[in-house]
Amino acid sequence: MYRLALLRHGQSTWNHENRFTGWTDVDLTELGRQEAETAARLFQEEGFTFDVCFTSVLKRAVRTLWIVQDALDLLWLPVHKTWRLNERHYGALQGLNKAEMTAKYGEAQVFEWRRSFEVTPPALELDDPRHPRYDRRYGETPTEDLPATESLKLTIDRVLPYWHANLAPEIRTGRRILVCAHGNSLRGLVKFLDNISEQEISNLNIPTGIPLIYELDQDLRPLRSYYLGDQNAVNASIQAVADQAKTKA
Ligand SMILES: O=C(O)[C@@H](CO)OP(=O)(O)O
Repeated sequence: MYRLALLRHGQSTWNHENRFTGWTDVDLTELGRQEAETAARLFQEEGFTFDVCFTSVLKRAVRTLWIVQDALDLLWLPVHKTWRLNERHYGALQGLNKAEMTAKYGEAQVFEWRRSFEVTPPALELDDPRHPRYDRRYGETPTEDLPATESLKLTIDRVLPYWHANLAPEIRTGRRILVCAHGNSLRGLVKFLDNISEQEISNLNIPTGIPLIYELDQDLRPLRSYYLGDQNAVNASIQAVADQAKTKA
């Protein structure tokens, strides 16, 4: 049996401000840092340790990983960073407030942008300074691979090649891996691992800063998965993500 640990970054400044974030490189809030500390404590209490780590190239995930590594005295571990684990690119919605968008366009439209499988939000223009082709960290990536918007489907299309080429082979060596990533890149991975339908995945939300553990068989099929920590707190945190687009009553 293999164990795989997944961790969504702690609360970011734009989670706190309730803005669509995507590839915008915002940092953790103080609460986000505390969530990462708590995640590390849960790993420790449950006897988890790691041999290799993976993360995106966005600082909210990188810093969450640092905090966990530091707390576990594992700063020496190899870390692989890849844009393929980045958050889903939210196109021209990036920076906009989710509740304000609901007030303006209605719940159904915002739900479709956030949680439908195939719908892509309006794209960034190619000459928009926020387009990833202007960002040096993506300089090695062919421009045609860099998104200006993504649906969950398109996110999965760039996460899964990384799973097959990098994550799965590493797990098969028996090394214990920690993947620190984002709400939607992890939803994509969970959809694949648990074979969740395109309809059902729209009801699945991943909370910030809570370790999600997969036990996998020899063929990397899930035997079971569970969040560490208090399950009421986990459920409340999942509900809070689902409710982000609600307009204030
Ligand atoms: O804004 C985003 O990038 C993501 C994660 O915070 O949001 P959502 O949960 O709406 O997909």
